[in-house]
Amino acid sequence: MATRAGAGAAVAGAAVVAVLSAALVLYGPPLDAVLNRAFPLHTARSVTDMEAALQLVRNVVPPLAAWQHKGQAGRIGVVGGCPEYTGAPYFAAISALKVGADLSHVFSTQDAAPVIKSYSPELIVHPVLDSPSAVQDVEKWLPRLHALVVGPGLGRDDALLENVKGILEASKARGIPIVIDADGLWLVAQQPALIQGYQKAVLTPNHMEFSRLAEAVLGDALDGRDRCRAVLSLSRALGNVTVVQKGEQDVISDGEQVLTCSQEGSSRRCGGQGDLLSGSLGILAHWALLAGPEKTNGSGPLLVAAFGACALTRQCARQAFQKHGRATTTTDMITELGPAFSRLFETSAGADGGAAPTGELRL
Ligand SMILES: NC(=O)C1=CN([C@@H]2O[C@H](COP(=O)(O)OP(=O)(O)OC[C@H]3O[C@@H](n4cnc5c(N)ncnc54)[C@H](OP(=O)(O)O)[C@@H]3O)[C@@H](O)[C@H]2O)[C@@H](O)CC1
Ligand SMILES: Nc1ncnc2c1ncn2[C@@H]1O[C@H](COP(=O)(O)OP(=O)(O)OP(=O)(O)O)[C@@H](O)[C@H]1O
Ligand SMILES: [Mg+2]
Repeated sequence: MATRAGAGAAVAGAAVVAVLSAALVLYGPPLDAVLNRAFPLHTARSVTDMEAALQLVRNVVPPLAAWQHKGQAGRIGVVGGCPEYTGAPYFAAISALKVGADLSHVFSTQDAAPVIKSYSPELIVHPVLDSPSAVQDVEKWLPRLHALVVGPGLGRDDALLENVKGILEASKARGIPIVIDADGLWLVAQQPALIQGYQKAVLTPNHMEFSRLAEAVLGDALDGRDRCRAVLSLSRALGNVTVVQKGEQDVISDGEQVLTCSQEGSSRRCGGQGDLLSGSLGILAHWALLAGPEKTNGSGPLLVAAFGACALTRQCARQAFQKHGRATTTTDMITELGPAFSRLFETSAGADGGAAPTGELRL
């Protein structure tokens, strides 16, 4: 597989990936067989594989065209923001805008709303999340939203989480793509049935959040296990919900394929980088689903969107760190979203200096 993909063109490599993946689904071999027999796990994949994955992301990015009206490039909603955490929903919502969404809404608690508004005039902020009519208040916006990002800065207040449960149910009923992060993952770990089998959901756990989810769903935190196996297992157990395990490398699976992203990032671990990722993924998920599987060469659109968000976040981290070093914060990374996006997805990779993106593509 590595040899064939490495020898072929980028798109041909992706096609091989898709075909093998389809075969695996058809015959439904056990997880170990998928990872060991077909794809030796510790074989580094070629840059061609990484480039193939980036090319699939490029394929789903809509062109900027004069005929488009406001809203067509995407309207995203972020559900989060409570008195303790106002930065996280801001980071997620502004990232969605800067990746290319036309409108970005935040549904937060009443107290948090004016604070979030004060960070940016570009966000539309609804102070509804702790209202008794929260579900209806958000539901009336759902027909106008293309994707939801649930969890950044949500907190763990029971009444708030109950409202979010209602919002998740209403969004699922409408078939809206949902990225679940941070405290949204806390809620899913309490009630995995909320998201079980909903294949338009993407979960973006960090190390701790992944352990909690695995414990809740599989009865085993899977700590110290091979990460590709662990992420594939969790995705399958959730009924092919896409899972992105963030870390030194990001591991992504939709239960059929496993991608790893090791795009160079930075060693700064300041808070908020995951929020940037989940907001970016909100808009990329919409674009990928809109583009459809023919544009992603048979790979799952959400798998491709997640790979794009991971590569983008890490590229932002790298560029920001080059300028600010140890002082780098998530705000500096957000400033890099435009240039990083251009570099990865709008120009040929590696054309403007710096190393070509590196990473691995695995099934
Ligand atoms: N500016 C803002 O408003 C921001 C707000 N945010 C918001 O905060 C809320 C809570 O989110 P969260 O991520 O802090 O919660 P949670 O999952 O309990 O993790 C905390 C615990 O996990 C551990 N830990 C974490 N990573 C680990 C690793 N790689 N490897 C090992 N351990 C690891 C770590 O353990 P420790 O190091 O303390 O022992 C820590 O105790 C949520 O709403 C989020 O959106 C953030 O988005 C940031 C910006
Ligand atoms: N050890 C690491 N080396 C390089 N990049 C990393 C490392 N750990 C995480 N990242 C990157 O940082 C980004 C955020 O991941 P992280 O695990 O910090 O999320 P998080 O804890 O949810 O962040 P947040 O503070 O927003 O809640 C991801 O793009 C991930 O690839
Ligand atoms: Mg987080």
